[in-house]
Amino acid sequence: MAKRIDGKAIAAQIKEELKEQVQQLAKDNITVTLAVIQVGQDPASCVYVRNKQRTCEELGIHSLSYELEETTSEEKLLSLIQELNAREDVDGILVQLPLPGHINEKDVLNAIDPAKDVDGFHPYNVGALSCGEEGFVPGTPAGIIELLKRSDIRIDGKECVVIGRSNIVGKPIAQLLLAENGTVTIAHSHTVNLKEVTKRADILVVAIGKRQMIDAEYVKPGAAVIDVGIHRDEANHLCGDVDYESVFPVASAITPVPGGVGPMTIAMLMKNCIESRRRRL
Ligand SMILES: Nc1nc(=O)c2c([nH]1)NC[C@@H]1CN(c3ccc(C(=O)N[C@@H](CCC(=O)O)C(=O)O)cc3)C=[N+]21
Repeated sequence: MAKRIDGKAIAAQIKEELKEQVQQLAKDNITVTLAVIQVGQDPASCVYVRNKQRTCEELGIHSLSYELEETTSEEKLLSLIQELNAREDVDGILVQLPLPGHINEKDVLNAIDPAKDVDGFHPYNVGALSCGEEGFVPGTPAGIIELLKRSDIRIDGKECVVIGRSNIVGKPIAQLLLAENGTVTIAHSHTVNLKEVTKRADILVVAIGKRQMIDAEYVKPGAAVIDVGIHRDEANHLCGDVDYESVFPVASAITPVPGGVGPMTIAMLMKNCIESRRRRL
């Protein structure tokens, strides 16, 4: 039987720690500010953005919210980013993804000052991660490492298999596991005999974007399984890329959806905002 990794509780603990840090900075009249830009009204994005703003409030981080119309030009968005780059009081700039089709995502992410790129999506920060330089690590992969550490799951020397190769999760989590001395394999949609590969894993990170695809047949008994997916099932309930009921009896530890990786993503984003302020003091 697996241990259920309570991401919500671990995130709450981290947020308590961060709240204290914000209060400590406030004693020296130092404030932390996150600017969140949303283009359009994608319902999922609205939920996430509200969640981020609520967490900022909880921790005493100032949040600036820019809700731009769906039809906003790329030029307009870029000029807002330039303005926020130049503002001394802004520590973090987050452009909620996905962006509408007429806007080039890459150009937008490249325009954010890497020192304020608390999402860690700018090529500078991507490079910094791969060569161990100081930068910003994206919230989801950073949150996964924190979950493993705080659950006493050792990474050093372990067989780690990541399913998914996105810039946001798959590639950066592979880098982080490698930095922790894991033996890392990245599997993806072209992988032949996926089950054979995933069955090797002591730590299996699932970020494929397919609802409940990974069942017990993909999992070695005793593995730790981290589910990064977020979907809705037939009953409109949130669920992940992992079939939780099927995997729970064979794994040694497993993250639920909701209440697993998701809350950690936001906690680590907040951590990056505070870190940004500190570095720029
Ligand atoms: N620039 C940018 N940065 C992001 O970090 C970013 C983004 N764009 N676009 C969308 C994805 C998705 N994402 C999530 C954050 C929190 C939860 C989360 O808190 N999930 C809760 C449930 C929330 C709910 O009720 O829907 C949970 O799993 O327990 C999920 C997903 C951040 N993203």
